[in-house]
Amino acid sequence: MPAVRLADGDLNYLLEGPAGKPVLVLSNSLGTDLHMWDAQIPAFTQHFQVLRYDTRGHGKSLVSEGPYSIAQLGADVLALLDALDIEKAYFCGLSMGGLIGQWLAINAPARIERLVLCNTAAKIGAPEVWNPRIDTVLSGGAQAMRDLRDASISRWFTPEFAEAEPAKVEPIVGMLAQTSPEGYAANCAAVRDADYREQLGGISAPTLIVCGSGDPVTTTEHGRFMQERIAGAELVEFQAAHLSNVQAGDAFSQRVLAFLTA
Ligand SMILES: O=C(O)CCC(=O)CC(=O)O
Repeated sequence: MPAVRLADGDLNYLLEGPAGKPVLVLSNSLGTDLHMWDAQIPAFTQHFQVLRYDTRGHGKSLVSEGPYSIAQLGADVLALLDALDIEKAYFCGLSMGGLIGQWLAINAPARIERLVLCNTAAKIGAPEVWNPRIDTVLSGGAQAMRDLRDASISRWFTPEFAEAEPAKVEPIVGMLAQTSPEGYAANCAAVRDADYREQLGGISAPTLIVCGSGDPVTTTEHGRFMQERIAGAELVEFQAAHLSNVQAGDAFSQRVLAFLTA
């Protein structure tokens, strides 16, 4: 797979779809990798050149020393765009990817054409959630990553979906098991420390907020909080838990495309 060389290692990416189309960047959630978007690629590449990448600490990208910050992960996206000579892109990120999207839209507005913030919030969780998780994976290593499985499934998918669709659920939880404990912990710290509640009003890119009615992590309330502060933002809710792009599948893809191509 191709990679761009950052100052401290390689960032893994995939660029798919017809050259010359506008570029859509896809940014993964915590504990997954660029393949979390597999279901969207056939639809998205009909309209966009899709640039998906493994966030630092995930997949085949570098695992540098943590803790990370969302600003650092946003700077990685800018470095990726610069390396590929992409001036401006559409951006869709889920959860942690949505925090990265908020940072980019606030700090590099000239680079973001339209923004899709999926299953995310201006602030996700509290230190009491993140610090024990960080300690557990750093002390327990790969086994601790495997032990996250059941709790993660219960946040990521509704029970009915997890029961009925193992072929869609297993590849995603497989990504979690493969994630570096150090990378995961470093990214947990980035999510823990991010707080854009006071800065959302600075987002000027047309924005779509995607929520899941069964998302216990980043709720529709969190989505409405963002919608009230981002001028003109649209909001859509799917019957899904945290990973709404996987659970809602084609309905997710079509709604996001309708917004991006409007
Ligand atoms: O999904 C993310 O990017 C962060 C939020 C979270 O807690 C994810 C999870 O349920 O493990």
